[in-house]
Amino acid sequence: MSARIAAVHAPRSTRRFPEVRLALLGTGTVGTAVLHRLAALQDEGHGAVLSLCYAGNSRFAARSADGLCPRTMTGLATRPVRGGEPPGLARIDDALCGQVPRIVLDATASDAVAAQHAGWLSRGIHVVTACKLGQGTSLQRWRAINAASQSAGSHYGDSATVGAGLPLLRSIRDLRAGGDRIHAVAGVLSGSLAWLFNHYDGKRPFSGFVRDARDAGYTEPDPREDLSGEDVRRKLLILARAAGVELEADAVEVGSLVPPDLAQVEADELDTRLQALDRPLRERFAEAYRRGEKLRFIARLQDGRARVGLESLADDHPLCGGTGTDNRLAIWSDRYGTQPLVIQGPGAGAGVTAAALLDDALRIAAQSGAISTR
Ligand SMILES: NC(=O)C1=CN([C@@H]2O[C@H](COP(=O)(O)OP(=O)(O)OC[C@H]3O[C@@H](n4cnc5c(N)ncnc54)[C@H](OP(=O)(O)O)[C@@H]3O)[C@@H](O)[C@H]2O)C=CC1
Ligand SMILES: N[C@@H](CC=O)C(=O)O
Repeated sequence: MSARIAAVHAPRSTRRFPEVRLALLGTGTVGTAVLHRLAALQDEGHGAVLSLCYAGNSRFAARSADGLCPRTMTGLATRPVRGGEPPGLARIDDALCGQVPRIVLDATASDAVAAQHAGWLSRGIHVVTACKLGQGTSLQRWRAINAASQSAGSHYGDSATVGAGLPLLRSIRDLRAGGDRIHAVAGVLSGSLAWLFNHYDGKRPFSGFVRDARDAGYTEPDPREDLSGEDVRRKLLILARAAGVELEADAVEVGSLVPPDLAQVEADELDTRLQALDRPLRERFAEAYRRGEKLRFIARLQDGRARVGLESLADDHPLCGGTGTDNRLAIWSDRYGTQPLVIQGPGAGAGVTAAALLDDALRIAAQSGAISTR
């Protein structure tokens, strides 16, 4: 083995067989946290079965059939690594070769990557994703993912897509598996918007809080995805479809917080134009404050009707609870007909999201028999 290649390899002592081969796409906020957590899991033996065979972003990549060192791969965020190669989605299948369980871990916000999910699944490669563009956009793509997964017997790990790993999708699926119908869901599904409305005091400019939420890693790469309600729309579509309500993407009514002028601005100009948010939000806040109410960005699904938007709720309203980035979802079903099941907890942030992704990967490893569940 050459010294050039050895620099990116995982230490041999951390690798065990049978292995599960991983390809990580995205080395941004979430992807970097995945690499740190994977390294820690490998160190403590718990994740030793997970062998990182490909890591890449839109500029740089590296691969090794023997396993890459996750800590070294964090360097890809800023530069190529020794022994690296140009990125390429077409290379993923090659990088994951072999008769072992194979997983693509999508930590991008890329539509081009999401468009590959069904193809990987159909070729027997499991997909674990934080990106909502697979299941949360067109119904056709959602159906293709489900069909591919069923026909090839491959798994689609989506815990990170809604609630950043909170057991929201899992609870809905478990209720349905137990014979319940889902009657309605309502709640806060955006960690960044939860954080913003938990901190905004109507005095300091709203735009300053948006910068803070972005810098803390809670927003989408472009915070307008959150502020426009698009991110929440995708999450509600994913939940609704899991609940058996197969909505088309345009069936969700969306109340955007982004003024039309700000929606048109190029991404590199956004920061200097964010103050366009300040006056409208100050007015909405003052109106709610006068009534003794709080602003919350709420997603609702009932009787096949779905909507997301800012609501002014009484201080003691059940959906007002929570702090920080907390998501809070109420689920009504046959058994929870009057009092809903309520699930609450942190719904954004690199740490919880990376943990959710690797939990899904380890679950797939266990289902594939690569690790013992005892
Ligand atoms: N932040 C959070 O709390 C949560 C985020 N998520 C989701 O996680 C995903 C990632 O978010 P975040 O880490 O904040 O985003 P970042 O913008 O920080 O990182 C995105 C990464 O994706 C890479 N990328 C883009 N296109 C491609 C491509 N075609 N092939 C390979 N890599 C590509 C980027 O490459 P480059 O560096 O070259 O630009 C970058 O490394 C998003 O889908 C988001 O919705 C989900 C739950 C919570
Ligand atoms: N931008 C998202 C991150 C998690 O999905 C949010 O704010 O909830």
